[in-house]
Amino acid sequence: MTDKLDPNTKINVEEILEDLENYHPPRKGWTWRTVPEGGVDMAGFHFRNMSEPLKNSVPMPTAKYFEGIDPQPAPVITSEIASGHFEDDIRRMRMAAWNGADHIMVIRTTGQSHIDGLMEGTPEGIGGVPITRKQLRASRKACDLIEDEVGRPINFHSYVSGVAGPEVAVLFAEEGVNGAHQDPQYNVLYRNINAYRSYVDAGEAKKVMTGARIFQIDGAHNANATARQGWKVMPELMVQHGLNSAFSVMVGMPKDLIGLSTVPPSAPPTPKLWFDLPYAVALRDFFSEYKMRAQQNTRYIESDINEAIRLHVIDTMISMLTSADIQSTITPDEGRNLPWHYNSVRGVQTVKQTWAALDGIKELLTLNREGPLGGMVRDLKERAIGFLTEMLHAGGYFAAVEQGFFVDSAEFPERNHDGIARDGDGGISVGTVIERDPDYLAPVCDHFGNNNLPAGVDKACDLVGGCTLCDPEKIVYIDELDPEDSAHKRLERTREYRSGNLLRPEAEWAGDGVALVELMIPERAEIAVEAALEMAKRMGLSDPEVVNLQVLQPAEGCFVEVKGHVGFDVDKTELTIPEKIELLPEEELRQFVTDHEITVVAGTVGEDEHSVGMREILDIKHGGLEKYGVKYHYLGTSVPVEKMVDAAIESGSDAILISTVISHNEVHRTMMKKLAELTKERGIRDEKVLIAGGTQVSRDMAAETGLDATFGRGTKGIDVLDAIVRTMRGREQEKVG
Ligand SMILES: Cc1ncc(COP(=O)(O)O)c(/C=N\CC[C@H](N)C(=O)O)c1O
Repeated sequence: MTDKLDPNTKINVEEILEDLENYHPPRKGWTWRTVPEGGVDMAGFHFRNMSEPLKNSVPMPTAKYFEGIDPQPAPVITSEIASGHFEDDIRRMRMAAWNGADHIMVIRTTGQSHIDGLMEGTPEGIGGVPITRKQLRASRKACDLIEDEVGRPINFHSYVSGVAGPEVAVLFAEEGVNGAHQDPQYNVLYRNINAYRSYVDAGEAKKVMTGARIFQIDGAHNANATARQGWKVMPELMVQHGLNSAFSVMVGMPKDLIGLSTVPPSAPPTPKLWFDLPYAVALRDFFSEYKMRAQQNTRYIESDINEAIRLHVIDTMISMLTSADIQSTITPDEGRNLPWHYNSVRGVQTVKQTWAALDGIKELLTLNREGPLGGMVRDLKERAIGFLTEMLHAGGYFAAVEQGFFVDSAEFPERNHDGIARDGDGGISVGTVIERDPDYLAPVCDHFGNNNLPAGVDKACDLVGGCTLCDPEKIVYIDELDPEDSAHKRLERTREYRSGNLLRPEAEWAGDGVALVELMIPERAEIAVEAALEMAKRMGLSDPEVVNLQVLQPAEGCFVEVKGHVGFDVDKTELTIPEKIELLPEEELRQFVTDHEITVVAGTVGEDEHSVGMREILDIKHGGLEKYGVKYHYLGTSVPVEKMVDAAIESGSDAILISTVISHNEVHRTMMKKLAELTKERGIRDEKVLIAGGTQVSRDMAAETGLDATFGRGTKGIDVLDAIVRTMRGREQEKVG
């Protein structure tokens, strides 16, 4: 069994599933990031709201301009992951962790809240995965390997709400789950589970979670994801947070394990900040002793991924202007289909990029509580207190629930009387609460409520020689209930795509063949949809489905995204992979430059004014050729190719470097070919090294255009120097024979 992952090798899912009956988590409980007091310094930049960097990670694309740094925000970052196949999600967890997530939240399969007991095995899920002991062990075992690889603990998270809350809590405590949603209000309001049963269960569940130091997230966010006008329920949200937090403390849960799940309740085109900021401030004023789990808005995610990402940038900014102990991301495709691998990663990247951009914002900006903000904050607090007071007058919580106090679409004290009312004598599992006898005794630890332990007994389970919370060897492990509906069966079907030679595009599940095509159709929407579907079919995509349509102008056209499945496999053994260019050692390059006193002429050719790329290749401050002793004559931009050749002859330069960024009508190819032909005509082709670069240029264009080397995005000075030296050295060796 691999005890360490190799960053350049795919995780072996089959191996993860081996020997699970003997797997036990190396630790239990929630882990926060390590945030150095004096901030974090990277590549000469000082960060104020960052945690320790990772051992292995995928930096943002722009990191290449800043020595590849990948600063890690101070708060824990969540990635919600669940496709129905946890075995496929393990790879997505690794991708999310490499991009900065250390809180992996696994959505349950639809309806598990209503299953009054534990599920076993690894059946396929719908919209999430069935949470089972085997699934938890495999996932936590994978997280052990991934956290070791990235160099930061990973919190694995799922949900305790539902009619089997206590049983699930024990399961999570036994299996080392690190975080869980637990809020009886969720049962009552959204799953119509009997209110009294829900609170008794919640007491037990919270007690067990506390024993295993499982971090708790409440369910208040559901109100603003459910209410028709999410921003109207802000007073109620604070009451819901208060109810779950106070009840949790009453049960004995320490406040550092109690997380408020808060979502900025509005979205553009409303003036978002005027709702979300006062709410965020009021909430943190009221609940300063608890942890804030800030989440990005799920209520207003449509099918436009870019719109969702922009919304989430603002949500993240609100966290930075106030506070977040956990910053949970939402995949930007939540509004159109099950989250896809790369969209889970995009959610994490949004937080990472925003956090770096706005790092230290509270040292530069202060919230002006003297202005309208102060009044709005106070108003929200007053409304929340009014809501709570009215609840008391109505006869308390359970009476208020029966009267439909909650998720009413008006902003309290206004009422539309369209709240979710739940009958205390109704709902799932009604009448199942049984009062304990006065002499009740249960020999299990972390047990809520009246439990008559005999005097002198330290741990309840001492009476029976240990319990599963204290002694993992006592846990009964059930492997599969239905071997036909199991991860093993699914893995057999996808083995070729995971560890074989066949490749298909993938979005959600291994080998799913899902591809996304982006089209601009110059027609009105009704026509654009059908045209896009027809085009996708002709491209060979089966089951094409429009997942997003954006009208650019009602008559002129639409942007359309079509999802479909490819029906073919690519055999990677049949691909020609260009060999990786190993650069000559830097000292060898420097010595060659000195010995040959290398000089080049350089410029951007044609009608092209792009200068930045060439300057980066030349100038010392960007690690350009100058850094290695090369002298250059820079001719500027929009230089005729003839002038480049003349300059090379007059200056006796060794090389001609041209930049050609514009590629309309293949003009970059035209320029490159012209340079080769002109040097031949002037009889100097074999005396000069000819090199071209540009954003649409690639290495394999050299042969096609007759140049010695061609380079694309991300090229550095040393890459160009390596090509110059190799070419000149090659010619010398030819002369020697
Ligand atoms: C308090 C609580 N318990 C259970 C569940 C889920 O449990 P079932 O779906 O099995 O009912 C939820 C759901 N929302 C959490 C996802 C959200 N995107 C989040 O990040 O918080 C919940 O809020």
